[in-house]
Amino acid sequence: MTLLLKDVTKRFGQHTAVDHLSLEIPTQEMFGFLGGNGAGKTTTFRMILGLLDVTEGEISWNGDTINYDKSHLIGYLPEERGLYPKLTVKDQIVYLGKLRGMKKSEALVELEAWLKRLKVPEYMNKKVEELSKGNQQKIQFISAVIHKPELLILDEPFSGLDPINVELLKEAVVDLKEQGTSIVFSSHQMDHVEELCKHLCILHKGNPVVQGPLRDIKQSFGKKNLVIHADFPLEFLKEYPGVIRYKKVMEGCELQIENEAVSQDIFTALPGKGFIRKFDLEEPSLNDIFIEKVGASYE
Ligand SMILES: Nc1ncnc2c1ncn2[C@@H]1O[C@H](COP(=O)(O)OP(=O)(O)OP(=O)(O)O)[C@@H](O)[C@H]1O
Repeated sequence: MTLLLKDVTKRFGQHTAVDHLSLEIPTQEMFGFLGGNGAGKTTTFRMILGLLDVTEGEISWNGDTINYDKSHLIGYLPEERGLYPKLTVKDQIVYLGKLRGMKKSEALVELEAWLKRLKVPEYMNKKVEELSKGNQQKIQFISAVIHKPELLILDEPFSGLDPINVELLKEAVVDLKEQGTSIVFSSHQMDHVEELCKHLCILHKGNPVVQGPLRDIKQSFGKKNLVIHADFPLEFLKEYPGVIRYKKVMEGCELQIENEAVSQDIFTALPGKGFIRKFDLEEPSLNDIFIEKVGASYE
């Protein structure tokens, strides 16, 4: 079951929001869809869901085009949460479940299990307007997964949640993936994507600027991070050949270096200066990669 986007373009009048985007989203995986504000993520999601027509290109799920008949196969957590404030959790989730082909009894069993799992069983008969924003989001998440979709699209699923609820939701999402759901999610929090996704795409002005397995993306970036903790001044490394960025931290410094070889040079330059507690070569973070690929053109 693959989600395939082939040369997809969306124009709003003169403005191109998504520009010849091709993606193959692997099955039963979690795929990270990243990009700055206005990059085109939500527009892409809406096209995948059939809520917006593509201007050019094709989108298919499992070899078939996606349309309203397939809505029971897809779950969507939109960026703008949209529950009915005056309805109870039970009434609206059961209603939404029925719209996607579930029996009332079936939807109720699922809802009960999800409320328990997300540690809010007492909300079954509460009106949505009585819940906090974060708890409303959990209910909205349940509305996206109640019918056990094959494909789940989550637009910023963790925004506005406290750390405990982020973990709860992450675990739920990982379990869904393990049960065979294909998941695409967007986030501005790179650490979440790093933790959850094997594959990702960074979109910039509607174009994919980085795409592929996270491990390959990190390796091909070339630059590395070097963390040094020492009891002597390290400021001389600011000007050291191959050092791109120097950041002072409490116990030493964190450097961005051009490549691995620079760490060898630095390693040979340190002995005799004092005690070194830590000398650690690290992969670049996704944050570093995002800032470099997208950040420069923000100014
Ligand atoms: N209905 C619309 N009419 C006109 N322009 C639109 C419409 N929807 C989106 N756009 C434009 O398309 C571009 C992409 O918007 P989109 O909402 O897809 O970005 P995004 O990546 O989801 O951003 P964010 O992270 O801020 O949510 C933006 O420039 C936006 O102004």
